[in-house]
Amino acid sequence: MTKHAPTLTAALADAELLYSHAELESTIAHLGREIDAVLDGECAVFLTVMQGALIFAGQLALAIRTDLEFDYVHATRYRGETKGSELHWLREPGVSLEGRTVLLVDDILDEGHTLKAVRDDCLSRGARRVLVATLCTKRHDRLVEGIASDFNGVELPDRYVFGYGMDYHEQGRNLPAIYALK
Ligand SMILES: O=P(O)(O)OC[C@H]1O[C@H](OP(=O)(O)OP(=O)(O)O)[C@H](O)[C@@H]1O
Ligand code: HPA
Repeated sequence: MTKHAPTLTAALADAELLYSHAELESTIAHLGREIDAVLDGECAVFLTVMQGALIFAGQLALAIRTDLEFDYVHATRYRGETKGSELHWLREPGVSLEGRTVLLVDDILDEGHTLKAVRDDCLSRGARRVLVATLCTKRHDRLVEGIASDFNGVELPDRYVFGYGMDYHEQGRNLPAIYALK
């Protein structure tokens, strides 16, 4: 939790439940079937963007029947705040992406800076194609050009959200639902 951050209890008391655990589980199961159809038997590199994607990635991987090779990157631009800034790379991919299909997995497509940078990095490492899977996408007109999710679970209003991997000042990542600040 960042210094002087408001508490999770206070945030929850003034938050709206957007998607329940049950809704998200069934959404993720459906995403798994869509991804299987597109992979068509090809073993992709399942590249999780830590840390927010941790919970979604675990559930999504179990919903995909096609064999996968796991790897992860750690890139962050919010760093416990509710507004993003410059992207910091804390871990680059560990396996070779040359000629591979990469399934890039993240919790949220918000302004798109993070996924665009990670996707471009995968392509510069020789990935044959990069498919993007997100649990949620925020609706607003600030999305950077040239990035979109190929497999998205749910849509969000233009408000700060937390839970299901996403943090409120580094709190609340393990809440089993998605909440929005009012
Ligand atoms: O579309 P954008 O506006 O770039 O925002 C999306 C990114 O922001 C969050 O990461 P964050 O930087 O908060 O790091 P975290 O995953 O450790 O929470 C989230 O996990 C995405 O990776
Ligand atoms: O609304 C958000 N909540 C949590 N993490 C985020 N990263 C980008 N946008 C958000």
